[in-house]
Amino acid sequence: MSSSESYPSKVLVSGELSSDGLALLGKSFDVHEYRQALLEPNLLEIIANFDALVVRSETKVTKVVLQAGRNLKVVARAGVGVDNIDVAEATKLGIVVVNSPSGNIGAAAEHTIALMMAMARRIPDACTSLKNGTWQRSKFVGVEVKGKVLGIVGLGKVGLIVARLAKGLGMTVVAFDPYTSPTIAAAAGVRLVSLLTELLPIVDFLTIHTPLIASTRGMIGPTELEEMKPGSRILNVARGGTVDEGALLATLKSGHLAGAALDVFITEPPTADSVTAKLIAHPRVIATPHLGASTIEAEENVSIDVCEQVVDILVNGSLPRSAVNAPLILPEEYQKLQPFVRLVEKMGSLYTQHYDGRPGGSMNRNTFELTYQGDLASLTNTKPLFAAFIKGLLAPVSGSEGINVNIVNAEIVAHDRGIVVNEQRFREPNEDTSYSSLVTLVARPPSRASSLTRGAKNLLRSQDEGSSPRIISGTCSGDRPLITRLGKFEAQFEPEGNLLICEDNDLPGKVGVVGSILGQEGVNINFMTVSSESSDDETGSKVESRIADKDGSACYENEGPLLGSQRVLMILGIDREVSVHIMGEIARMLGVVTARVVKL
Ligand SMILES: NC(=O)c1ccc[n+]([C@@H]2O[C@H](COP(=O)([O-])OP(=O)(O)OC[C@H]3O[C@@H](n4cnc5c(N)ncnc54)[C@H](O)[C@@H]3O)[C@@H](O)[C@H]2O)c1
Ligand SMILES: O=C(O)[C@H](O)COP(=O)(O)O
Repeated sequence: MSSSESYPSKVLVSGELSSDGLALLGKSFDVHEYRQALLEPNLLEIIANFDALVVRSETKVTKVVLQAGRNLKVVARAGVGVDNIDVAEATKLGIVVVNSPSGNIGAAAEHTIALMMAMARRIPDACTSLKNGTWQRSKFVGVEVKGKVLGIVGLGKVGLIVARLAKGLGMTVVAFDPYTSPTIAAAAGVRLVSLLTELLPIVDFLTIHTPLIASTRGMIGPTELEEMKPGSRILNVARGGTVDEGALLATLKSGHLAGAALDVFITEPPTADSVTAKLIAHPRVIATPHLGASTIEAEENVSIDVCEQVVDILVNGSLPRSAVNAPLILPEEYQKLQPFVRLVEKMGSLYTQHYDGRPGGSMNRNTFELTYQGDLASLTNTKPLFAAFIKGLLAPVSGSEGINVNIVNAEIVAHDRGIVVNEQRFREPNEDTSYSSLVTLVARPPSRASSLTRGAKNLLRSQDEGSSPRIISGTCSGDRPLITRLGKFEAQFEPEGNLLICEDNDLPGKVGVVGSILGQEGVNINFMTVSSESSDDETGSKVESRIADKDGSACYENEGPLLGSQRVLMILGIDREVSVHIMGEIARMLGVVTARVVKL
């Protein structure tokens, strides 16, 4: 995910972001800041220029905006709720969505308590009355919260802080949250109920702290409001839409509820004459314009939190700590995985170029088996390896499609292209090698897929009609990826740069001849290895004459093997691509069976 371009990545900030985060961004990026949140048409005009988009809740990051963001790698939400972002579309496009899951939760909880107290003691009305020059004490008699029951719907991060603060005020706290742990609730002194309908008739104050998702939209509707205790009060500092605004207005008008305190609304800001506007105007409603997270401290927290993650992704190429649509991987684990991520990506790319040979080969119909052996098998999350494999596999053939494959969308990309990858782990090191970790890739054409049951070794040994398995093994020496097996050959080479891979009959003098052919075009040889056939090899593959594409993935095959000689794999690291003419000459050499150039 790291940016290899020499010019700075461009970051678009839509909405007010605290200066601390902006300063962080400014050190590495070209930052374009719009303090007034941009609307969709404005976003559509400019989004293609940006690598990252940082938003608060007002900016709607819709499907079309994401699709227009051809260079977007990350959308950062400086806050908790991501209901303003089409996360599913971002995932499909491989765009990481990050948020700040706890930067403003204290502020939101304090705001909830502030609204509850203000509603209980009628502070906004009393304040307005006094400012208007009246001194009315009996008109603003309130109620106490001490000894009252607070009902919390959604006992997550904010809900739990609200619970603790309310306990401190002497309230009894009861909560409904089907997904929370009873242990966590008990530790906070909260009684959990298993049905919302159990909670509604027993609480004096009801407060909502769930995200806005399909199951919570309209969760507090006319029926639920009627089930609430007469004279009770409701608060919403979570999201507009969890409470049915029309039904709430009717319940307040009927006198069933004594009051409502609201920070969030279905439409923000509300349009004139809308139900939202009427609700806000109701005399027993107190309201704030989505200020739950608006404290200096919370704004600093969320700003730094998400801007650091943007830097992590675009500059350091590391995984963000709070991605909404990518797996959570501990930094130590991610560090251990890094060299293998590079290795597996190279293995995927080598596979496509070496075996499929040309764009549109049979690659996208194959089933693959990726086996992690030794130390590597103890890592808990191998998703980065899976993603790297898909990325490498598709890279040589995806130029025109421009697929951006990463940990966010690798599964979707693989699924859409019919690629099946079975991952296996064996903690015991490979008995035939001294490598502490080994990755083995085995692939078979579709008809053979069903026979893939046990590990790579079993597959290697199995023999059946015509199609021998395609195998690549690799390991890491320190941070350096190393290929240790290619097909039937035990190898030892770094999968890096331009490689000329020649399978040939082991005849004397070949290396010198190849060197002088390459020399005619000024191609330098950086290194050379010769590998022999593995002892557990499958032999007898059909050899036919073929000349493929003109590009770097060219494959040249010669007429059949010379009887009596042993096959070897000669790998030359060369400093540039090789012309068709030179490849033809090499392929025509006596004893050469196949010659390919791959670019890794
Ligand atoms: N007003 C503001 O400025 C402001 C500030 C911060 C957070 N928020 C909002 O507050 C909400 C809560 O934030 P959080 O950080 O506590 O989130 P969280 O994910 O930690 O907690 C949400 C809780 O809701 C529960 N939940 C989900 N579906 C439920 C359902 N159908 N019924 C009951 N419980 C359900 C979950 O199990 C979870 O425990 C979010 O919507 C967030 O956007 C608003
Ligand atoms: O979900 C959140 O974090 C809050 O609703 C805050 O939203 P804001 O960034 O627009 O203040």
